[in-house]
Amino acid sequence: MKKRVFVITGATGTGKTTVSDYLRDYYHMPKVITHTTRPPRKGEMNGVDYYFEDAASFEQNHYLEEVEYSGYRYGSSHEGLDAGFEKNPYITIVLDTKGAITYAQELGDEAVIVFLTVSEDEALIDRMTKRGDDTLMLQQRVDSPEYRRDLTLPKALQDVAHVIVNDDLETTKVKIDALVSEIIATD
Ligand SMILES: Nc1ncnc2c1ncn2[C@@H]1O[C@H](COP(=O)(O)OP(=O)(O)OP(=O)(O)O)[C@@H](O)[C@H]1O
Ligand SMILES: Nc1nc2c(ncn2[C@@H]2O[C@H](COP(=O)(O)O)[C@@H](O)[C@H]2O)c(=O)[nH]1
Repeated sequence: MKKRVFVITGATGTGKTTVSDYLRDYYHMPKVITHTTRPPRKGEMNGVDYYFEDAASFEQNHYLEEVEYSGYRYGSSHEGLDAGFEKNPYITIVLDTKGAITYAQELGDEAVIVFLTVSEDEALIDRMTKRGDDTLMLQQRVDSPEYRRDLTLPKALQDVAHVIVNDDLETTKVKIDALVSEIIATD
């Protein structure tokens, strides 16, 4: 079976983590835990949601790619990918669009890029508020160039990304099921 990493990308609040968790829980795809200098949100756990780092410890890892997003650093390590592939040929990871472009360039069709979007951008603020995001952090994020950038499918991903409008989670799961079946059929 061919190795595949399902890269879930899109703007904050579009449901990337929710979809990645679905792939993990329903299809048993290990989820690659990435590293960040952002402080944990309420309920987030080190080693589960992220490896939470400080400026010095962030430097200790070997990254396939790393980015700055809304004032914090994020990176996905080679070790994290290798650990996932040791468990299963299909794994999943959540990245911003800059990271997704790097994965598409570095891994070719081993990376299955899924770009999530919504019909109305305002729904994203509502979702982040309901998720319990800190008000100041939310405002900082919405004002960031990365947030605005990730609302639109980047040109570099136009020919490779599977675009899913995640307005309704059940409909999204059906589309994800169809995509996984399509990939399995080709491997
Ligand atoms: N289709 C949907 N309809 C309504 N709420 C949704 C839908 N999909 C996900 N959510 C909810 O929206 C919130 C944001 O989802 P999630 O955390 O998965 O987004 P994300 O893209 O990973 O965000 P971030 O990039 O900020 O980590 C969560 O509370 C999640 O339960
Ligand atoms: N390119 C990368 N993007 C990453 C990585 N880990 C997470 N992310 C993305 O960053 C933003 C912000 O995440 P949040 O948890 O603070 O809301 C979001 O788009 C994530 O998908 C990574 O290692 N590389």
